[in-house]
Amino acid sequence: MLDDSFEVQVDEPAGPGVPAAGSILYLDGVSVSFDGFKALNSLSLILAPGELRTIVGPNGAGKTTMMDVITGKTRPDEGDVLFDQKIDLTQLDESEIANLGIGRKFQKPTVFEHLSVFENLELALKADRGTFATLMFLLKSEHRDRIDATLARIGLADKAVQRAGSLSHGQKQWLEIGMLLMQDQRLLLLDEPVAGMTDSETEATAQLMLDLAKDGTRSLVVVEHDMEFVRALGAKVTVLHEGSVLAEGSLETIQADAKVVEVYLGR
Ligand SMILES: Nc1ncnc2c1ncn2[C@@H]1O[C@H](COP(=O)(O)OP(=O)(O)OP(=O)(O)O)[C@@H](O)[C@H]1O
Repeated sequence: MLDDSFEVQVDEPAGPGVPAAGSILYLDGVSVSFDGFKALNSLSLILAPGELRTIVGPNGAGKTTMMDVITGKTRPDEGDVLFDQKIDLTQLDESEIANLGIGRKFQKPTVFEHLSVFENLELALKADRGTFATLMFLLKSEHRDRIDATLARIGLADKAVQRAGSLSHGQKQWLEIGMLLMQDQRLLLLDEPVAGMTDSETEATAQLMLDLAKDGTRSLVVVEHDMEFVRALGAKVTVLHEGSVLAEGSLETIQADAKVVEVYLGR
């Protein structure tokens, strides 16, 4: 069954500097070269507000470089990168982009191992504020409620007082996603969230992604190699190859695409 996100209609790129109506993320003609090698080659991609999108592609296709461009880690040589239709991300640095509400999760979990699960989420909530506000921060009941709601959402309600370092790999990944949720991100970029997870953790992560997408308040971009997980998400899939979009559509559509089959079998 296809996800509701398929119903979202967003205009195609209308040309350089003309963002699609209603897009949360708009990439058009984005190129990045490393010593003459084009890691991204005129990449165009549009994401609707509230959309869940899966990105797949063989090693070296440009998935990480695309995330680096969106988060300001890498500057494109050319092309448009717009957030919320009008904010030019190529003019901002990484912290300014993070402050806009664009959160990124790398493949390996990075939680504060010596702190409890609850304290990790508390810290993420504080990190959203200025230094003075952080010093003055008191754990008000509304904050506690938010942390509790996030704990329930990421399936760690019964692990609140447990040291984060003692969690399983999958639970650490969920905690880190919870930390992003504490910061009210509008766009979440997740790099291979189920790598190294057990089958049941992978299934639970798919449910978590679908639950997060259901809100309609944030968009999610999930880079993933695990096709069972991609299938479970039921979202629109973008296939990257040699730095540009090779195909886009439902998993069934792209798996039936001769170009996609050739790229994967030719690896
Ligand atoms: N800093 C860099 N300097 C030189 N080449 C780079 C750099 N970063 C990426 N590349 C090259 O750009 C291409 C795209 O890399 P990228 O990491 O974006 O691909 P990917 O799709 O994320 O691959 P994977 O699935 O292996 O993570 C690769 O050929 C890579 O070697």
